[in-house]
Amino acid sequence: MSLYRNSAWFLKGLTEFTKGAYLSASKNFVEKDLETSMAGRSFMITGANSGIGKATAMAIAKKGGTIHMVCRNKDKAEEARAEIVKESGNKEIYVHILDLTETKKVWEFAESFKKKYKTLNVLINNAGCMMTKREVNGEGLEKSFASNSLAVYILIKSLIPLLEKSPDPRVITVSSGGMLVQKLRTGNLQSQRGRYDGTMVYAQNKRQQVVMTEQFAKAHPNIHFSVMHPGWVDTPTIANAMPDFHSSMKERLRTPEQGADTVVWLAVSEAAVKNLSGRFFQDRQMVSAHLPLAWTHSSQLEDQKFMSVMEDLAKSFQPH
Ligand SMILES: NC(=O)c1ccc[n+]([C@@H]2O[C@H](COP(=O)([O-])OP(=O)(O)OC[C@H]3O[C@@H](n4cnc5c(N)ncnc54)[C@H](O)[C@@H]3O)[C@@H](O)[C@H]2O)c1
Repeated sequence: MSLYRNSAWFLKGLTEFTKGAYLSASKNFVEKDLETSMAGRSFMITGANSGIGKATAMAIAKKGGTIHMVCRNKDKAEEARAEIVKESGNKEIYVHILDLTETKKVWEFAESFKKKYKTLNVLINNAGCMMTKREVNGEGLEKSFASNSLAVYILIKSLIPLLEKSPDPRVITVSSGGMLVQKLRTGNLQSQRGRYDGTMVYAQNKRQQVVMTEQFAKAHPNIHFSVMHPGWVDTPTIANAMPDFHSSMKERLRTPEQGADTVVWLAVSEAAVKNLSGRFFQDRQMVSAHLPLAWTHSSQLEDQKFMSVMEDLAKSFQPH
């Protein structure tokens, strides 16, 4: 089955995730969807100093939105901020330093943000990492899970009250088509057992983001939730974590701006929120979050169990 899933995924990728596929899909884009001012709206973007996150921040800054860049490295964040301010002419760009693998700090950051700022219209969970070997954070949590899954859960959970009192609130999570090869797991979330395969752990975390989005959408109908795949994009994450894939596919990879297009569309357009909340998107289209015949659907019971494990784990690190 896993061989089937992997081959079906790669074939799908060659036809749908490349630069050529983006150019072909973009022929059906409605250009005026993005012709909208974001002045007076605020956006939190994790990993906004590089790749898709930076391209998203730049596009929204050009539309006048206030941007909260949540980044791990201060120098890289300030450098990207300066570039965004210079190119967009927008000075409402703020840097917040946070390492998403540090679970308690994620809580502390979100709770203090909520106290300091009166509104947040859009949360964009973009930051992501793929580990080559199993590493744990200072709290004993496996780092891929801590940053790709638990941090996303905590940011959403903590910021819901702020989002709910802001007009037209949205949460967008940048997942990956890689999740198509994984069925949701409710146990071994931190890969304590078995051989550690960083690519599959990443894919599992990205599947978890899809399920979290569906479940948060059900529980919070006042917020529009979406999760998306940017396609195969030429960014440092891909170059560092998958060097062979990167060098063999280099010519066919999307630019960061092309990868960011659907994130921006989900964040700013009126058309995006006409779609149901909690769904998976690719190239401005709501698409299935499962490959045909891949047996990756989880039951309602499994989804609820996963959310309750996340809830308990998140709570155990919540500041009092
Ligand atoms: N590039 C692709 O082909 C591709 C495909 C599918 C999904 N994605 C997803 O797109 C998102 C953006 O990645 P990208 O391709 O632009 O790569 P990138 O390397 O350019 O950006 C990743 C960003 O995440 C940040 N980040 C990583 N770990 C962090 C941590 N612990 N704390 C704070 N920030 C952290 C990095 O500093 C960087 O700013 C990721 O979620 C990635 O999984 C990318």
